[in-house]
Formats: sequence, C-alpha cells, structure tokens
Amino acid sequence: MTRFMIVGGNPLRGTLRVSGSKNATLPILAASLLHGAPNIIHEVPVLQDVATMCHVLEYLGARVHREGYTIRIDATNIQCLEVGENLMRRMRASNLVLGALLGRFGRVRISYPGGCNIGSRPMNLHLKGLKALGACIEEKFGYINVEASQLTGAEIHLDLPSVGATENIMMAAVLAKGTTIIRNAAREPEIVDLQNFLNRMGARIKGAGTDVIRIEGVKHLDSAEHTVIPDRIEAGTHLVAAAITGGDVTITNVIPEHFEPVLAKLREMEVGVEVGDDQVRVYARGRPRAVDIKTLPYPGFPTDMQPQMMALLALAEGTSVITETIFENRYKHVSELRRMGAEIKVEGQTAIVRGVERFTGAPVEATDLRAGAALVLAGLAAENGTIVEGVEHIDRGYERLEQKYDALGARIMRVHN
Ligand SMILES: CC(=O)N[C@H]1[C@@H](OP(=O)(O)OP(=O)(O)OC[C@H]2O[C@@H](n3ccc(=O)[nH]c3=O)[C@H](O)[C@@H]2O)O[C@H](CO)[C@@H](O)[C@@H]1O
Ligand SMILES: C=C(OP(=O)(O)O)C(=O)O
Repeated sequence: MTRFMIVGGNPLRGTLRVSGSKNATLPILAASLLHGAPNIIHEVPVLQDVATMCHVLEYLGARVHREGYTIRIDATNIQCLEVGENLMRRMRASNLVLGALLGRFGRVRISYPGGCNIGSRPMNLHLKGLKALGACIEEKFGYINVEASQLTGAEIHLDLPSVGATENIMMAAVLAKGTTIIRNAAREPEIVDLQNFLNRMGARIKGAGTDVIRIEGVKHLDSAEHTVIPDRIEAGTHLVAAAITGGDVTITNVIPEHFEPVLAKLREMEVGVEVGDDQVRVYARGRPRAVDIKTLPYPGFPTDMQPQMMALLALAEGTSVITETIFENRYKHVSELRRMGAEIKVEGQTAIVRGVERFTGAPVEATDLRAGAALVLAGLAAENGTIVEGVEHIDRGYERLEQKYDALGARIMRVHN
C-alpha cells in the first residue's frame, strides 16, 4: 500500500510540463498490433496504465522496448490471441486489443475488462460495431470471443458516442474490405490522434474529430513514427491545483483548445487565466465563484475533470450544481471530500456543492484515478495534514504527481508501508 502525506496551505508557483496523453497512448499502443513491423511512439508517459498495456502486448508476443519517453513496438511474432482475466482486470483500456487483433488475425478472445469503478461500463457498443463488420461474437464464462473470416466495411450508428467503441471499430475497420462509416462517433482529441497514427501506418481514415468517421479498408499497413498529444486531463488537473492553492502556475506542452471547457469554467469562476499557443498560466484572484457544471462527451466538459473541479467548487463562494451525465457512479470522492469539511449533497446524477471557506486535513481514500487526483488537490489546499490512501489508482494516470507538485512548492510525500 502506498499513501501520500500532504501538508496543505502552500500556494503552488512555477512552471510544469504536461506529459503525453494516457488516453491517446493506450489505443495507439494497441493499434501497433495491426501489423508486423516496428512502430516508434514518442512522448509516451511513464504511468501504470501504459505499463499494463505494454505487459498485454508482450504477453501476446510483441517486443516492447522503452527508452525514456519513446517506445518501440515490434508485433511481428504474435503468438497468442487471448488475454485472460489477470491482465484484463487491471484496466478498462485493455479492451482495445479487440479491434486490432480482430482486424489483423480475424479472431481474438478476451476476458471482460476491469478499470476505474465509476459505472457499469458495458461493451455492447464495441461488440455491436464489430458484429456489423461481420464478426461472430460469443460471450461465455466471463470471456468475449470474436471471430470473422472476412471483415467487411459497414455503416455503424453508435447509440452513444463511446470513445472506446469508436477506437475499437476504427482499428477493426482499417484492414476490412470496403468502406466503414461510423456515425455518432466520439469526437475526443484522442480519436484524432489515433486516426493520425493509423494514417501514418497507411490506413485511410477521414473525419475523426467530427461525429462521422469514414474508413476505407486497405490491404497493408507499415511502420510508423508518431508523437502522442499532450494530456488534456493532466493539464486541467494542474490548473485546478494552481487555483485551489491560491497559486500561480504555468503549464507548458499543451494544446489549450483541447481543454477549453475547463478554461471557460475557470474564467467563469473568476480565476486568472492567460492562454498562449502551447502554454497556459492560471493564477488565483481571491476565492473562486460558484459555477454549474454538466459533464458531456467532447467538446463538452470532461467527466475526467469532474472530481477535481468539485474539489475546487467545494471551496468557492456560493453554491454550485454539478451534473454527471457520463458515468452513473462517479461521485465516490464526495464522501471523502466531506471528511475534509466539504458540504456536498448528492441526488441521483446531481451534486449540490455549497462552498466552504476551508478544508481540514483528514485521512481519505482514493477509490479511482480522478477521485484520487481530487483528494490530492483538496489536501494541497487543506489546513494541516491529509493522508491519501490508494495512491495506486493515482499512479495509473499521473506520472509521479507528488514530484511535480513538490517542485512547485507543495509539501507532499510518498510513503510505502
Ligand atoms: C482509456 C480511455 O480513453 N478512457 C476514457 C474513455 O473511457 P471509455 O472509452 O471506457 O468510455 P466510453 O466513452 O466508452 O463511455 C461513455 C459512456 O458510454 C457507456 N458505454 C460505453 C461503451 C459501450 O459499449 N456501452 C456503453 O453503454 C459507458 O458505460 C459510459 O456511460 O472515455 C471516458 C469518457 O470520456 C473517459 O472517462 C475515460 O477516461
Ligand atoms: C476513467 C479513466 O480511465 P479508464 O477509462 O482507463 O478507466 C480516466 O482516465 O479517468
């Protein structure tokens, strides 16, 4: 077990470089299974989820070599087309091998994926999409078995703009016969990054970033070199860290339009925001104002920033209403924030947050990745000491968060026991 010990009350000040995006890296690594030639990926963050995806790829027979922030993957000798419970349970995104292995080999068997416990997170849209491409699907004994003698392009209308389903269908469709059109596709920047990577390998995809993606099947793919986009959720987390501690932080290596909804809310809260081409400065201007937030698929406010923003709003002047529309169980941080003095009432998908003047440090537990980030932010702002348990959840998606904040003047220590 690992915990963070935080002594709050120190404004964060300075400059922080944002790492490559976790949620862009994971599908790109999975997509490397689509052909037997080496790919080189730059700006790969050093995170637990990335390590898990690399384990999955190695387990299947790929050779993965990391040097700093660059990974070289050679999937020439894939020996196995099945991923068992042990690896699949570690993270939700392991399901992304489905589309790539099906696309290349015509069959794959995976155990149901695990991941952040923030909702039921079914796989029905992924499977409906693969079925439309001609795959036969069998779900039995906790496993999903998918087979196709020939994948054929099809028109697929997603009931919801699911990020993972869009990515899996894109990967399965690149080597299919004919053209696939995905309607009501997810529009997240990570989908655009996957399109760019696949096209560098020789795929013919257009439309990512809009809700219609068109994939013309090709016969061969080849080696590609790609640099992953910066992590917009990590960026947003640091901006809230600056605001919640009354600090002044500039984040670099960012694409500000990717987190415009977060910037818009910070401005509405009357937090100081200065946006450059690839950097953003956020500085506190007194206590922030309450605002209402509703999470939505991109370009709406990201659900992955809801817990962090809730921590900030819990200290704002006035009452805020947060509506979580993406995941039905993403309020687990509420009871922990309450232990620190927050006044939050949850009614269904809505949280009513009455701002208090200060948090008091307490022992709290991270139940998932972004809930954990929110508790760290609350701890940085709290009077006296906070202990955050469950740091393994935070390590899934943030690269040594305590070192980044320590360098900006926070008092935060990682403790193993
Ligand atoms: C690795 C990665 O990129 N993770 C992100 C991805 O997760 P992930 O790809 O799992 O999220 P989805 O976009 O698929 O999920 C959105 C909603 O659709 C539902 N759904 C999804 C698939 C399906 O087959 N059936 C179904 O009903 C889910 O339960 C959820 O309510 O997008 C989420 C929504 O922005 C983010 O919070 C995650 O950080
Ligand atoms: C929910 C997240 O990740 P995952 O989809 O991998 O569980 C996240 O990054 O906040």
